[in-house]
Order: sequence, then C-alpha cells, then structure tokens
Amino acid sequence: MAETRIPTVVVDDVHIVYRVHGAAKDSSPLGALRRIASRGPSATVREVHAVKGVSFTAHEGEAVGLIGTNGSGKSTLLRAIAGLLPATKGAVYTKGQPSLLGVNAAMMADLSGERNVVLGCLAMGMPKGEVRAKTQEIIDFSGINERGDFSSLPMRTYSSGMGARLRFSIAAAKKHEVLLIDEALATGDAKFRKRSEDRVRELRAGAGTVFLVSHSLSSVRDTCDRTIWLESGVIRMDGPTDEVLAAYEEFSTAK
Ligand SMILES: Nc1ncnc2c1ncn2[C@@H]1O[C@H](COP(=O)(O)OP(=O)(O)OP(=O)(O)O)[C@@H](O)[C@H]1O
Repeated sequence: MAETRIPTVVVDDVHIVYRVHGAAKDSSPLGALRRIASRGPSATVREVHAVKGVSFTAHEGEAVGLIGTNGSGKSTLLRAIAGLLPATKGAVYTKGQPSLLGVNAAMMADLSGERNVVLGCLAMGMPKGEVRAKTQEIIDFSGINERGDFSSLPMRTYSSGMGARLRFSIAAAKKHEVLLIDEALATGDAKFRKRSEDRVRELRAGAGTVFLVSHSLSSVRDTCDRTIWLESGVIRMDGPTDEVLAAYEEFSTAK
C-alpha cells in the first residue's frame, strides 16, 4: 500500500513582484522636473519580478534545501511561505503558522542574551513556566558561554556568529510544524553546525517540515534529502539533494 504523505506547504503558481518607489530611470534634475510636469507617479515606480510562477508541495518530515545564485529569489520565496510577503499572483497554503528564522531576525541589541532568550520564547508563545525551565538549556545549546559569561552581556557585544547561534537556539527550542531557516546555520562554526543539523533532524522526526536556504552546499547536503534550485525566480530543478547539487555545481563551475 502506498504511504500517505501529509502536505504541510503547498506553493501554487506563486509570483512575487516588488514595487520600488522613487527608482526613476532618469534621476537627473531635468528628469525629476519632467515627471512633476507630467504628474505621472508611475514613472518613479519600478517593478522587480523576483519569483515567477513557482509551484511545489512539501510534506511532513521533509527537509527541503533552497539553493540558487545571488538574487535568484530564495529569500523572497521563504518570506512568502512565512506569510510576510503577499503573492502578487498564485497562493501559498500552509499547515499551521510557519516560523521564519533568518540572520536578521529581530533581537534587542541593548538587552542581554539571556533577556533575549526569554523575550524570544515568549514571542513564540511559550508559556512562562516553560520559558523559565528552558532558558539555561537554550543558552547551553547556543554555546555562547563557552568562552566566558556572555549571556549576561548586551547582544551588541556579540559577534555575528554568536548572535546567529542564539537566534537558532531560541527558535529550535520550540516544536515547529514548518520551520524556515534563511542562512542562519552558515554563520556558526563546525561544532555548532553539527548540533544544529542534529536539531533539524529531531524537528523532522517530530513531523515538522524544514526549509533551509543556504549557500553552504555541505549544510544542504547534510540536512536535506530534497532540494529546490531557483534561478532568476524560476524552479530550475526539484529533486533528490545529491542530483540537484551535482547539477548546480556543474552550472556554477561552467559560469
Ligand atoms: N525589498 C526589495 N525590494 C525590491 N527588490 C527586491 C527586494 N528584496 C529583493 N529584491 C530583488 O528580488 C530579487 C530576489 O532577491 P532575493 O533576496 O529573494 O534573492 P536570494 O536568492 O535570496 O539572494 P541571495 O542569495 O543573494 O541572498 C533580486 O533581484 C533582488 O534585487
């Protein structure tokens, strides 16, 4: 009997178009004067068609890598799956509320790492008692205290890698139906990467779906069994990670 796979994310012919205001082609004073005289606001609005008709379905327990050259639309697609960007055309359907974990996820730079852990957990909807019980565990997982008591120092004193480790550790402390990771694993060192990859595997085992955007092909290889390759906003390949990475590597070296 065929195994029933439960879909968690359905992306149906999604297009994302950014409208950039104040980006007139002719930025000279004369050009500005012409635009004022013609009263045409559209002259200063330019459109960037970042995602062009992308469709796929992801299932419970699946880890999907998203790769592609700079500007190919990976982060845009992830933000659309997270519900942070509306699709200009098409639709995204998700099971539960996806959580987006990116390198720029909001943290309060003037508060200590520990306070950020507490706030981050509360923001994810964790009950107060659980936050208290998990705070130390999260700090230990992040490893930021390996070289001294950094968790009591303001986050602005952390290196970018330390900040990324703490952000990942906070997000990974909760069970997610759909976890979207944008480059967050790449900044950690080898030891932390191993730990975070193990955590991603645990999340998948709990029937979660994980998306990983990364330029680190080894991270994708170690974490994902399926990979989607985006190029200029279009899916170029979607299949087993090994096959997609081999084709992508060939494409990158041929360029
Ligand atoms: N806020 C924005 N406003 C206008 N255009 C944008 C915006 N964000 C991204 N873009 C454009 O959309 C396209 C896709 O960008 P996106 O950041 O999704 O690519 P990416 O594959 O994640 O790139 P990278 O690997 O460099 O992170 C690019 O052409 C980019 O210039």
